[in-house]
Amino acid sequence: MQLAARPVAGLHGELTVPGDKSISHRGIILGAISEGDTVLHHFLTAADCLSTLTAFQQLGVPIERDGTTVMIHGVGLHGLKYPGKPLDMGNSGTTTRLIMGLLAGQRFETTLFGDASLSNRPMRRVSEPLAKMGADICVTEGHLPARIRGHHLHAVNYQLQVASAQVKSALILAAIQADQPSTLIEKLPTRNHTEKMLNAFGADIQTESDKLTIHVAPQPALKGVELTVPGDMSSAAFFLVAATLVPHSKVTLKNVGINETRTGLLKILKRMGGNVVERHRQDRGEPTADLVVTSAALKPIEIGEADIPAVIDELPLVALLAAKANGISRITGAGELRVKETDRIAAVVREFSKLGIAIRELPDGFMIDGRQPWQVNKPKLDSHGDHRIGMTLAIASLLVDEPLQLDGAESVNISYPEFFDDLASVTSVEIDS
Ligand SMILES: O=C(O)C1=C[C@@H](OP(=O)(O)O)[C@@H](O)[C@H](O)C1
Ligand SMILES: C=C(OP(=O)(O)O)C(=O)O
Repeated sequence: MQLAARPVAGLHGELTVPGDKSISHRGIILGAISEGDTVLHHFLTAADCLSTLTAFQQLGVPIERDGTTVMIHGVGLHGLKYPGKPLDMGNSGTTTRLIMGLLAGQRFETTLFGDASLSNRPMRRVSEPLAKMGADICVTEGHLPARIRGHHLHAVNYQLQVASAQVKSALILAAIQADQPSTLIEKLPTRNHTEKMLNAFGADIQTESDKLTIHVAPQPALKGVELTVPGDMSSAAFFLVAATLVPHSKVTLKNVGINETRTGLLKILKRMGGNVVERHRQDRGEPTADLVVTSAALKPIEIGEADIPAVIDELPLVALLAAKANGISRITGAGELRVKETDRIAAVVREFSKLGIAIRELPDGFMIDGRQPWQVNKPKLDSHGDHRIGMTLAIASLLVDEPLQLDGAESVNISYPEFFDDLASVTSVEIDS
């Protein structure tokens, strides 16, 4: 597709971004294994979350959807049924890994498969720790397809080997089915939606003040809830970065989730000299706020391993910020980017180089000199089939004068189907001079 041209008058307006992807997945999963009904408002109706929704329908859970409102008639922790055929995880790592943890403790056998990208992503990080709890999971050379034979699970005291909320969540969903309380210790704090939401559904998950040690009590019965999914910080991020970088911009993003395990980009923007003001903060359940962003000149930044989990999905955008900062930025400790929907380090370096950005690939990140003027040498960009790469490139196109093409633009459907409409709505506003 043809990408939007540089908006001379900047970006303007107000947007409500779609619901949070992580919370939407978990809402379906926890609703399905609860007793009673769960209602999710502002559910993310993107391909990844629909993979979760469909998988649970196949596991025998009645689920109705009307636009972005979803009603789940929970069947309880022991009410899931043998699905009769392999479950399609689509492109979604979150669906796959969380379901593995849950189905490890059920009474039937399931097979999971996914698309080509998902079938390349590592699954032993989940199957191996689950095996310590007694799970019987057979992965194919470390990848999907996976066969899960439900088994009685025992408690575990386990130190996670990767900073991954997906692995942590898989273990928590297994641990609520175990015979005794379990303790999980993270390397670094990662998004804590599973812990917070499980407690809202009536479970007993305690996180120590170190934010790393998590105690999970076995939980025979959860109770359905009604909740509104906050706007996804990872989707809002595209507009936070676009309005920062395109001069004369001012955009308001309504009701964005600002859970501190997700706000790495806000902290990085602040350190770089960005301008984001939080308004109307709400602290019930998952905290939310309206974010008002205006254009700013940026300083370079150094970020390392400890900064990564809270900004993991926004790192391609951090690279874009760095490409307009007035110096050399270094992003390291981000090796996890190599095992996302695509190798996001290689994809960012390759595509940014087409725009003449001075970027160097590191084993676990990038080095970028934002002082070098961009010079488009190949106007045909490629999402590499990865939604976050595609959307980052669409934002980059707002910063160049030449018309650019994007191959694989449809990948945005994975997490943000309305992305191009929302982008058009803030780039085409007429401003009186
Ligand atoms: O738990 C989740 O909902 C997610 C965790 C992160 O993955 P990892 O846990 O593999 O880092 C993130 O990249 C993904 O988009 C969503
Ligand atoms: C990595 C992502 O998702 P998942 O792991 O669920 O495929 C993402 O949305 O950027």
